[in-house]
Amino acid sequence: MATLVLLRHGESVWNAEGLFTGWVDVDLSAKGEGEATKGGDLLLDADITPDVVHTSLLKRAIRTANIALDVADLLWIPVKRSWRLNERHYGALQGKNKAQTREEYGEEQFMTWRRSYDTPPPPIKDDDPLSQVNDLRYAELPSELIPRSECLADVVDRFLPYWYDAIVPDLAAGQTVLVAAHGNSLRGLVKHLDDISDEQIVGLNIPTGIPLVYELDDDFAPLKRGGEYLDPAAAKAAIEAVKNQGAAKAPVAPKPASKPKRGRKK
Ligand SMILES: O=C(O)[C@@H](CO)OP(=O)(O)O
Repeated sequence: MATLVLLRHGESVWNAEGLFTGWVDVDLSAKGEGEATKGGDLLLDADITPDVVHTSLLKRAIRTANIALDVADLLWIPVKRSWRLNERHYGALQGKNKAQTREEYGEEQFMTWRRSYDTPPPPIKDDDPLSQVNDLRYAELPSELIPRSECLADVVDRFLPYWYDAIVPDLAAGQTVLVAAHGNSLRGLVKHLDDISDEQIVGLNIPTGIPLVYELDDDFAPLKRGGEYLDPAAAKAAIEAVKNQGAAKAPVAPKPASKPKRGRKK
C-alpha cells in the first residue's frame, strides 16, 4: 500500500482575475499563499508526512509545495520537477478573460475549450509574447514537444510517462508522495487513477490548496475511488467556485491583465 497526496496550487493572481493561465508562469495571490499554508496545516493535522515532492515547472505549484512543506517542517525532503506536471496549455486563450470569452463565443464553445476531453483551444503563435517556445526552462525540450495548445487528452498523454517513470517508482519504494500541480494536470491524473470516462471527466473540478489523499493498492489503484479531501466541506464549496469560473458577467471595461515577471529566454 502507498499514499499519494495531490495538491493543486493555491489561488494564483490570474485565477483571482478570471484569466486563462495555462503555461504562463503566474504567481500566487495573497489568498493563494494562505491556501497553501492551510494545505500544510491539513497535512500536519492528518499526520501525513510526504517523503518526496513532485512539482511542475511553474512557480504557483512550486511555491504552494514550498509553503505547505514549510508549515509541515518538511522543506528538506527531496524534490523532483517536470514540465509533464505543468498545467494544460491553454493555447491562444492564455491571458484572456474567461467571462469575456464566454460572452464572445457563447457558453457551448467556452465549455468545449474549457472542459471537453479532446478539443484543444486554438493554438498560440510562436511569436506571441505568452508563448513558451523561447522560455529557458524548456530549452532542453525539442520544439515539437512544447505545446501550442492542449486538450485534456494531450495532458494525459504527456503526463502518463512521468507517472510511470518517476512517481510510481517512488510509490513502489514505499514513499508517501506529494504531487503539487494544477487543476487540469491533476484532473488528468485523477481520470487515470479513478478510471473516469472521457465523458465523465468533463464534470470533475479540483479545488485550490486542499490536499486530496489516495491510498493505493499494490497495483497503484485507489482503495477508495475519488480519494479523500482533507477538508471535504471546503473542497465542496471550492469545487463549485472553480466550476462557475467565467459565469460572472465580464466587467464593462476590464483592466489589462497583471503581467507575470518577465521570463528568461533561451
Ligand atoms: O486557467 C487555467 O489555466 C485553468 C486553471 O486555473 O483554468 P480552468 O479551470 O478554466 O481550466
